[in-house]
Amino acid sequence: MREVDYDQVGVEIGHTTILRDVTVHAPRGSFLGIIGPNGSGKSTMLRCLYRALDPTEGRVQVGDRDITSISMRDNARQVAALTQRIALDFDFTAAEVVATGRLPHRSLTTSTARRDREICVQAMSDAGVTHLVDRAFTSLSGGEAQRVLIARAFAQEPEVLVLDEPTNHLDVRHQYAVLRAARDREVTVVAALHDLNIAAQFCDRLVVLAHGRVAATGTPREVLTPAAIHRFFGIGSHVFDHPRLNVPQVIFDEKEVE
Ligand SMILES: Nc1ncnc2c1ncn2[C@@H]1O[C@H](COP(=O)(O)OP(=O)(O)OP(=O)(O)O)[C@@H](O)[C@H]1O
Repeated sequence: MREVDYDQVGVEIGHTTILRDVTVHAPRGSFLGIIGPNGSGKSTMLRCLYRALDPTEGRVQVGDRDITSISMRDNARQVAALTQRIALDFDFTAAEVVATGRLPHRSLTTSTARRDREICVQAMSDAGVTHLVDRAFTSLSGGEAQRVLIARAFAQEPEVLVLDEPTNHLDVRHQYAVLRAARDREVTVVAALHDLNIAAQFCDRLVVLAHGRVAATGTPREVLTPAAIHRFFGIGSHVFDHPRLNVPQVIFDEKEVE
């Protein structure tokens, strides 16, 4: 696992500035949550890490290397992404989709097929999709498909796992199971999350994006205050301690305005 650094990252698309001066550090092995309202730049920030997009300003580093200085394939060996937009038109089975996670590691000279298979079996087990192996990917429910894609990201054995709204489509048990599986891996996680209570339970640190800029950073306890939640999300709230875990939990209240 490697650390991730955004250093004064800016993204301009057309004549629109989407991200500006984003400087963020995720220590190796940490779980960094990116939160913020719709359109604040979360996905764009993540796209710069899995190289769907290169910044127009600044740079993104994994370990001590600017990721634009290495090949896409080398970056795919170190960064796996679960993204919002995935087009799989071919009728792959779930197992075949997971196996595509091994492609960046395929060497032309040495056969690692057996090891690849073992890694995929473990990844499917970790994501709780072993029972879906032979199913056509296109026949899966939204939540099943999401978990298969998480297994594919696990199979990639990355140093850095990028999760863009990973709990989309998942029922509450699977939301927790998938994020726990991500946290328990030897990996640095950078995740865009809408659910503030999930963010508080799983993230070591949070970054709040607003209008493409870093508006706040800190531990969940530092960031998730009623005042901040109102400022960034425009809704009142009450923040309590989780009865067992030492983390804040939020109850929203439209009438409660700071
Ligand atoms: N290719 C593009 N061309 C023009 N505008 C774009 C492009 N990609 C993103 N944007 C705009 O940039 C802003 C940030 O988008 P982004 O998807 O990063 O936000 P987000 O915080 O992930 O939003 P959400 O919570 O709704 O998923 C939005 O206003 C979006 O419309």
